[in-house]
Amino acid sequence: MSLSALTPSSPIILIGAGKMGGALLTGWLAGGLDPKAAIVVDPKPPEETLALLAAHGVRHETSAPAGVTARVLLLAVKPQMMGAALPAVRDLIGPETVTISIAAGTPIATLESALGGAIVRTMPNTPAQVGRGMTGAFANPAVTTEDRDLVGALLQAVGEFGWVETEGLIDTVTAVSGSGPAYVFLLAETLTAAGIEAGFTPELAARFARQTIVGAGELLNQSPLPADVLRKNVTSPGGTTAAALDVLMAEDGFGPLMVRAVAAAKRRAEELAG
Ligand SMILES: NC(=O)C1=CN([C@@H]2O[C@H](COP(=O)(O)OP(=O)(O)OC[C@H]3O[C@@H](n4cnc5c(N)ncnc54)[C@H](OP(=O)(O)O)[C@@H]3O)[C@@H](O)[C@H]2O)C=CC1
Ligand SMILES: O=C(O)[C@@H]1CCC=N1
Repeated sequence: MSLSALTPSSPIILIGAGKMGGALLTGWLAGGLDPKAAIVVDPKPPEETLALLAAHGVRHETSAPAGVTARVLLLAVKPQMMGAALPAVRDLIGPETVTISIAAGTPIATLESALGGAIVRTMPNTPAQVGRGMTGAFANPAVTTEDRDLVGALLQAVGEFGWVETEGLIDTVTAVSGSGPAYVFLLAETLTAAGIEAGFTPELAARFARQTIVGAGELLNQSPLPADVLRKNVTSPGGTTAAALDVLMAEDGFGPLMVRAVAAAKRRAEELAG
């Protein structure tokens, strides 16, 4: 199954085209989705999304259109907006529709009771915008093998993708890879600030921090070696890296902090479920 299974008469309808909905749509259009096979429903998308829709000629509606049934209905509104959004999209669902939710914390049971049918709960991340996303997904029993293939094709078009065995693991996906890009961007911000503190101009600090993270990420991506070995390869005994890692890997350092951060994100995902 490929994105060509989505056609103007069997479209994907995107509910909410903000940061994440827009990122996914960008990835799908770059991955070959027929722009006429997509409909975007959002009362007031951000400027970037409006520009994307205009550039590709994607149909935009401010509320759910009448007389259309989705092959894929993708819910990309904030979890807090889900209750208001669900009744308005019920008529977009037909016997062939598979609904995908990307909302943090919204349980499948909530979606089942509002919409019924085949439902997949997923958690993507913003690097999907550049085809380098990481998405986890969990399906309810009504999802067919064909639906799974189509959902897989959509999510693989924007990066890597894997099914998880239990719905609870979606909260773990959320805490690790859904929110994870923010942890990496924070690393870029803090390394930049530390570079300024250590004598760089702001421009040089931002450039050296950014390219260090991009380069290290690409090395991690391309190398067969695991992260800890790559780290040790940077670390000369008694050298500069060892001096820095003594600080970062102290008992109350980066490791325990990351464990606490991921646990806090997971707890928040569970709270959002109500
Ligand atoms: N941002 C991220 O990194 C990730 C986000 N997610 C999930 O994606 C979802 C969206 O997040 P994000 O993209 O950041 O949020 P945004 O606020 O950027 O986007 C949501 C969009 O939906 C619009 N909207 C609100 N209500 C409706 C409605 N009833 N029908 C149609 N559109 C509506 C909003 O309009 P308005 O602004 O006017 O309310 C906004 O344009 C969330 O559930 C989040 O948990 C998942 C993975 C990663
Ligand atoms: O912060 C959030 O709630 C969403 C879910 C994962 C990334 N952003």
